[in-house]
Amino acid sequence: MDSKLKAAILIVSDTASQNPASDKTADALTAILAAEGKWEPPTVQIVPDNVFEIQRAVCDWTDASNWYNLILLSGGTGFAIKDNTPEAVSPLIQRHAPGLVHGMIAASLKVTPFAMMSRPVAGVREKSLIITLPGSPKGAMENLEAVVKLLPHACVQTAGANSRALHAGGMKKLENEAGVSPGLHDHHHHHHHGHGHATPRAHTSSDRHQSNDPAAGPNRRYRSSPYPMLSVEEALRKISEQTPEPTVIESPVDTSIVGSVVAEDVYAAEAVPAYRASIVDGYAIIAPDTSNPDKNTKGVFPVASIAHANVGGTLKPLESGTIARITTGAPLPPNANAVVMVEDTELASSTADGEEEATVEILAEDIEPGENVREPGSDISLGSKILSRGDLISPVGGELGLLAATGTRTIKLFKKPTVGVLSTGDELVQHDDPCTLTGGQIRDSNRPSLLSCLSSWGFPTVDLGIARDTPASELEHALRDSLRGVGRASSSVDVIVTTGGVSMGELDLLKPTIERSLGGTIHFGRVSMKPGKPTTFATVPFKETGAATSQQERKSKLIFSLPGNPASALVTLNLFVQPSLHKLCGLGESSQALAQKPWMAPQLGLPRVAVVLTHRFPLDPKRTEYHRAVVTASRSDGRLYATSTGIEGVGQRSSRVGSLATANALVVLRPGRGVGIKGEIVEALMMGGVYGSDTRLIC
Ligand SMILES: Nc1nc2c(c(=O)[nH]1)N[C@H]1C(S)=C(S)[C@@H](COP(=O)(O)OP(=O)(O)OC[C@H]3O[C@@H](n4cnc5c(N)ncnc54)[C@H](O)[C@@H]3O)O[C@H]1N2
Ligand code: MOO
Ligand SMILES: [Mg+2]
Repeated sequence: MDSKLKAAILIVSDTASQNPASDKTADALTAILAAEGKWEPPTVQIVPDNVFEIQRAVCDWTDASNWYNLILLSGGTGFAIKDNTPEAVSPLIQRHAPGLVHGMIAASLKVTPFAMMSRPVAGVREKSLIITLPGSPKGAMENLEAVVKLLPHACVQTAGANSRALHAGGMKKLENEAGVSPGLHDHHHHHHHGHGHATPRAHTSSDRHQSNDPAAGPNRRYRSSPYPMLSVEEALRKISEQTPEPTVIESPVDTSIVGSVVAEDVYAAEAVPAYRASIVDGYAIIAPDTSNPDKNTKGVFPVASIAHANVGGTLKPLESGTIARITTGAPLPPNANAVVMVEDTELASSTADGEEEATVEILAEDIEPGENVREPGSDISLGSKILSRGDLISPVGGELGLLAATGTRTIKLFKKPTVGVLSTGDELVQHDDPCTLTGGQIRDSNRPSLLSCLSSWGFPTVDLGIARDTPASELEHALRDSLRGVGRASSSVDVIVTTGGVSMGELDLLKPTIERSLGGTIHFGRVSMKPGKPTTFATVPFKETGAATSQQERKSKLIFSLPGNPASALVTLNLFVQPSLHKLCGLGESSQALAQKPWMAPQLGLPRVAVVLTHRFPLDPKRTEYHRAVVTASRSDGRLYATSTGIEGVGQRSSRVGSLATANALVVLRPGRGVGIKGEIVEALMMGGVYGSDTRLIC
């Protein structure tokens, strides 16, 4: 071996991740490797007992171009609930190395029976050998010492060296060094084949995952879905429970904040108007007090000054018996207390040059003090509450107007979640690829339609492209990269929406990938609805890189894995993803003011309305159907009418994305009630604005 081998050590410990100085194991393991003289000084990293973070570190060290020959993990291999290192590492291992595991346990057992309380795993991922060790320095050292002599050889083989050459040369030496009997090695082709019963179950009871093991053949896969069938309401409840609380950000006040929800009450930093302003174009006057017996304002007055809306500097005070010409919005000169509209005046005389007004006659006799004057702060008083937590900055412009008028430069808002959209499937072709489709190829219609729908709701989106089903690791890498904002993801996403691969086929890999490779939790994998039965919702633990490692800083990211069928994907995006995004962007945080006006409090998800069916709607007998329809408001009776986008033949088939073209509503048809008959009133969920009876969109 000319050059030295590269090793990395991952310390898995909540304590050490808070206080790196408390870790003694990394130094102990480094010393053992150093004594061998075959290793470069190892790279050391510390992570908490968190499946996703363990997996991220291991994948960084195995999958990148800068990979390590050996990855040692220490900690999290015991029986405590938080010990999940084997669970994190096992799914990443492509070829297991039970011999190393046996060797380590056997060696430790000579020292203590507690060796039985360790659950080590070892094996190969890509070109790296991964071994988990106990967390205590003593236990970790014992285990590593038991196998350390073998590791250079094992790593060289793992990295792809010609094994025969190695066996011929260095093997004897290694065996002697390791104290292993050469005889053992001679028998290494003598496999123990196990019992070989092909059980119909895909899983043993010790398997904590619900999903199929992708490594199990078709004969070992589930023949009926292991996921309980949830009602739509139960599914929505789980989504709401798992959706994290919204995050607060501070943002500059500009048009980009439209569609955001206010996170903190906003108070006016400036009064509007800031000065006494005229409401009309006319003449500022000194109107007599109403108690004054001679309060007639009629008469001819000299025009002493001119006040325009944009004048700077100080205005000359108005002297008694004079008036000042003034424009709408302009500040009144001091002493003036009312404005007469120009329409209520007449020119009495001009200046000598004939260019200007010299005197003006006021025709109105009853102008009162304060008339046509906006007092300072009378529109918005200084320090008054202009927006409340929970208010939506609407595209109508009122809220942005208040902020702008008061010179509010930044505002605390709830961050809008960024949504990544990933299509999955070997059959998919980019929609605008000029190629001619061959075999089972289809155009990827889900990505453009989902991205457009999400953008129309005002959420930032990231196009994550297409992940192939084969090799299976492509999906895993695509999801991992998307969560971290690297590779195909231009920025990190809060929510991932995938389509395809969630049903019962052998290439339906979403569920196993989320559970087994990302350490995620699937909260549901089937919903009693049509379309959208295999809709899957999961969370994966995640910590932003660079953030402190306390538990509170760790957030879940959400994965909605929607069915591949295009109509199913769009319907479930509307039904399940939208309410979660609404909660994430703060729409659930309705202000106290709104709570007192429940009709104004924003509801999460699609608005619900009652509609009259214009014809017979066929019904699925078992699952609630979300029938795509056009809802129109009648001018004559004020009611909403629903017409299907297609009831004949395949009209509502899940593969028919056209069932959503022109649709603005999902008519909810609950099972067990027979067909929907003409004239019946049912519930509909509005996806878009209602059409007027003259087919113009009216809201
Ligand atoms: N044995 C069973 N088979 C199926 C069941 C079941 O319960 N048992 N459920 C059916 C239902 S319901 C649906 S919905 C689909 C869901 O399928 P998957 O989510 O697994 O999706 P795929 O198998 O990948 O694809 C299904 C279909 O959709 C097309 N597709 C996929 N992605 C796209 C895309 N981006 N753009 C356009 N079309 C796409 C794909 O080519 C397939 O035709 O499973 C049923 N099977
Ligand atoms: O439930 Mo699937 O979405 O009908 O075709
Ligand atoms: Mg499928």
